[in-house]
Amino acid sequence: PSTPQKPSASASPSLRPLLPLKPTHLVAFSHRFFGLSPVLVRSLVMTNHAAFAAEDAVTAVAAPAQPGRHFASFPPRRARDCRKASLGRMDLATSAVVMAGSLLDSMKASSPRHAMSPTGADQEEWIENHPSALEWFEGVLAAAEGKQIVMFLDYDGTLSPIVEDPDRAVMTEEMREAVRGVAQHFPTAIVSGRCRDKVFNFVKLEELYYAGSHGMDIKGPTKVSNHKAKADEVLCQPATKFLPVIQKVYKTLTAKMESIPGAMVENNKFCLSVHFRCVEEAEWDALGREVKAVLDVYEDLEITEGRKVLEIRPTIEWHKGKALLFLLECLGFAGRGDVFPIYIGDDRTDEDAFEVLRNMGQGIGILVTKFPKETSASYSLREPAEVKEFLHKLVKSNETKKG
Ligand SMILES: O=P(O)(O)OC[C@H]1O[C@H](O[C@H]2O[C@H](CO)[C@@H](O)[C@H](O)[C@H]2O)[C@H](O)[C@@H](O)[C@@H]1O
Repeated sequence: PSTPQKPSASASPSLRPLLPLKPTHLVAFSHRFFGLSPVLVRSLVMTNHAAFAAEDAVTAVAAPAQPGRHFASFPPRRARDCRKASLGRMDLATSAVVMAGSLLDSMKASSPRHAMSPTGADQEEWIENHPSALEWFEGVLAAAEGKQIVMFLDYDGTLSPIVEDPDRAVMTEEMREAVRGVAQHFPTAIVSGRCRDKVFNFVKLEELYYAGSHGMDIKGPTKVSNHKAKADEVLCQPATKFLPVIQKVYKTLTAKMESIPGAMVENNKFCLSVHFRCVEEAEWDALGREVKAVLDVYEDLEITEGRKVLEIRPTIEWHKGKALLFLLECLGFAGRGDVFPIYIGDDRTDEDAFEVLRNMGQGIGILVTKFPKETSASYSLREPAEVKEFLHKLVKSNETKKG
């Protein structure tokens, strides 16, 4: 499998002395001289996951793809009814689903005011387990060799820095160019908790797939130049029946939050975000209780948490990981061994996608974080600027390969 596996307890200590070597050297050396899979080498030097909480800080393209190179060979299939696949409750990494009675704890755990100051050794161990996708770039490339890369990008905290006002989370022109470039080489999708229209208005690239509302609203590219997808086609909306209730709860929550300074409810169409980034920590408990009290009477809705936000969404078995699988199927890659999905995200909701990739044993998940966090991703990047660099490198290496 191309996704790094957790090493056996006995494997890692014996290989630890090799670590002073640059990871890229070790991977390239083992690949070239011993024919070892780069991912296998990586997995051998890994140790167990470390669990941490992390600080959540606010921070103030190439030639067109050759026809038939990517999309044309794998034309998206017709929109299918994804509702059937979404029956039942959420599964996988939705440990973020808030359990009764522990809402404040969950809010604090996912949104700590201060870093838990991991020791140097903890930090080092975490990085061994989730090395930088930039530093290990050659290893990533080697694992993807001969396979079709499909790129999945989260928006907030991945393509744009985290800011206080969600409406101002704009993306830089340089980042847009990086995403445009990558989309010219590989099928690319934005997977966001935002409503699809809003995230499109931030990204403004018509050639991408967009999965808004945590994957509950998926649409194909609006500009179709190099593949057979029908332009502007909505591909999947598994939660349409919940729209009326979501909109009702939006109104109720908006009214309730007026009494809590700094609180804000964002309407993401098939889900809602209750933001508490600008709320005094002393008020978090009251906010959590209000939200929970409203949600208590709606069996069909549940609360999950993200970065200083409570997400309200339908209790269907659908999330960013399911959206990833759905898009792979649309692109004609379902069940194929020659596809290499790369998913980059920073949030707990992205864990569903990391988990799916880990279970598939194909592709890689990259967590964007400056601090150790519990995650199913196999690699890390520190911030959106590094995401941009990684995208540029991918484009450059593909251009070099094509000559
Ligand atoms: O899946 P994503 O694209 O990462 O969206 C997740 C949530 O992101 C946004 O909230 C986060 O970013 C805001 C702007 O930087 C920040 O103010 C907030 O505290 C973060 O939680 C977005 O506003 C939410 O609707 C998304 O669900």
